[in-house]
Amino acid sequence: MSEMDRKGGASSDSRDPADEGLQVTRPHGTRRGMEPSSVRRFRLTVLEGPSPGTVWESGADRCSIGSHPLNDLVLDDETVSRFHCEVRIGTDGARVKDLDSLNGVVVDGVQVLESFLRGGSLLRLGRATVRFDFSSERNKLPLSDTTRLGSLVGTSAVMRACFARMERAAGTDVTVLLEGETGTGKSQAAQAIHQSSSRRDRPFLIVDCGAIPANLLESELFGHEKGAFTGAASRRVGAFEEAQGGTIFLDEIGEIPLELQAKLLRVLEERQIRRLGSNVHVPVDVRIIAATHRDLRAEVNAGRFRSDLFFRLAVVRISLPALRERPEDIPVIAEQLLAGAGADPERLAPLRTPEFLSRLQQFAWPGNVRELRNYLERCLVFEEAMPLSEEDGPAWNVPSTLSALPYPEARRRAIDEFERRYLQSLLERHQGKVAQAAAEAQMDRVYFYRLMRRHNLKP
Ligand SMILES: Nc1ncnc2c1ncn2[C@@H]1O[C@H](COP(=O)(O)OP(=O)(O)OP(=O)(O)O)[C@@H](O)[C@H]1O
Repeated sequence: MSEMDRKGGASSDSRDPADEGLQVTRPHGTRRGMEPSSVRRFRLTVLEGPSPGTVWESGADRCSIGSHPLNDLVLDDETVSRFHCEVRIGTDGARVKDLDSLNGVVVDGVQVLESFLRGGSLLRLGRATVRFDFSSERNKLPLSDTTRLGSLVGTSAVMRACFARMERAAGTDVTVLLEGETGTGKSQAAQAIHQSSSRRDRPFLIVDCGAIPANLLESELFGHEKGAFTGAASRRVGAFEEAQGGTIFLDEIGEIPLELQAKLLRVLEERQIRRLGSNVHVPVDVRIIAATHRDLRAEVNAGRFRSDLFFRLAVVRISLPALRERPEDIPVIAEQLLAGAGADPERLAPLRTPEFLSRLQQFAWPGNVRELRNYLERCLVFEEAMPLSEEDGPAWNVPSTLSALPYPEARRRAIDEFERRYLQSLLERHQGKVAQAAAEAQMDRVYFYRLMRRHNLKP
């Protein structure tokens, strides 16, 4: 099993990265009890390739490397992708992640998608070689004092670091890019930022760019005049105008077609929109928050996302961590979900025992907090703690067919399986009534249909 197959934080695996020569910092209260609000500094030295001898010292917890000038460490070489990889240091050690680069990332002679790094590790990126070293100093990571922001709760250092960034973003009008796997709380984070901002009494408009057909998205965002296209029977104000003075939340921004990306970029630059079929520019005063479950830098490498739009959106980037990276948050999140379920205390009691909570912490939750919520709701319906492993079998216990695959492929398959089962059980519960099933899932109906098509499910 590679290092990356393991869950972060309170993994049940008893192996200790530090015992294997990895230099790590742990969250407060864990075995080695170090300060959670700081991470070790690290240094990258270019040994071969463009500008050999260049030394880059970390000022925070991550460094992006690539040939695009807006990377932290720029390697201007044709064999290096625009956003080649990212080095990140956390409470469980330092790791490098390939951002779908063309020539891949080779660490100490082994090609990797994601891998922990040791002091002295050599990274080969195309023709370039970079050495990774730990420094003796530490970088402080700003952590919020709060363990709750809007409807999000969390006591882990990673979550409190997110809260700190969200609080800072809320105090300004900057554009924010929220990243994270499905169900990690991106939509709730967007709402929390809006609610904590001076725009809280103005509209908060959500546009799910992944659920709206490409040909309708432009009109959804910018509006249209009567007769602008076949079917435009009357004038329509778009989301940007409707959100005037408030916030627009562009969910699944990675799904918007390239042609519309150019138009959105112009809106971000000029702060004015033009309805389809109109020549008039309307100024808009709107704060933009975007979210994606993709790594947009990999999308840029693949030519599917404009790099200039990425940089306009990512003025502040906030990555919501997967639930498996912060198992210490599970008891507080579960408590909040259970408290909101409105059930009798006797029915809740078995779901509040330390044994039950500890079992929840052992699972990987590929669907993250949304999946945890659904599981707890199922337990409440059946009035007992449902067996996690028997109920959910292969998706939970990572069968050897999955663990033998590279991580991205294994994750994609696990999520596919989760999505299929999730939709199936909802459809069964609602006797195939899609509108009802989508409403319970708090999912847009169009998106629900799209997922059904993807998984070949019939109502
Ligand atoms: N830290 C948290 N504390 C409490 N509840 C949470 C937390 N994170 C997520 N949730 C809950 O989990 C569910 C999913 O959250 P949300 O819809 O914001 O995720 P998302 O990342 O936007 O998902 P997707 O990418 O699929 O749209 C919601 O019910 C939300 O309230």
